[in-house]
Amino acid sequence: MKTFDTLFAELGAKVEANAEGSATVIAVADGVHAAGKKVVEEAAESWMAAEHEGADRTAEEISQLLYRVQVLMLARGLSLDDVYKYL
Ligand SMILES: N=c1c2ncn([C@@H]3O[C@H](COP(=O)(O)OP(=O)(O)OP(=O)(O)O)[C@@H](O)[C@H]3O)c2ncn1[C@@H]1O[C@H](COP(=O)(O)O)[C@@H](O)[C@H]1O
Repeated sequence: MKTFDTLFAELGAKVEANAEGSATVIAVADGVHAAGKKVVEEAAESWMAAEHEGADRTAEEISQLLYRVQVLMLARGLSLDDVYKYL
């Protein structure tokens, strides 16, 4: 099963290699503005799912939110340590 850290390593490697067929490579290339909008969109969907849908749908939306946060980090050039130092 993927974790936040292993997913970030996977996505970072794909971006570094400019991997063909990777949605992440395209999303990162789209830039910070587009990545940020997706974070807000998935955050709202996570909130709505938590209030109005089941636990599994909520977990699925939150997984997409975590993915979009990682895309934003990559688009902004941030590492896990850059973020974790504030936890
Ligand atoms: N976890 C994700 C992930 N979550 C979402 N997405 C992308 O987000 C798209 C859906 O975004 P939308 O905004 O269209 O979603 P939506 O319509 O709001 O969908 P709902 O929220 O309503 O369900 C999907 O088609 C994927 O391209 C993801 N793309 C990739 N990953 C992970 O990243 C890895 C690498 O992916 P690639 O870069 O594509 O190789 C994959 O193996 C996955 O583990």
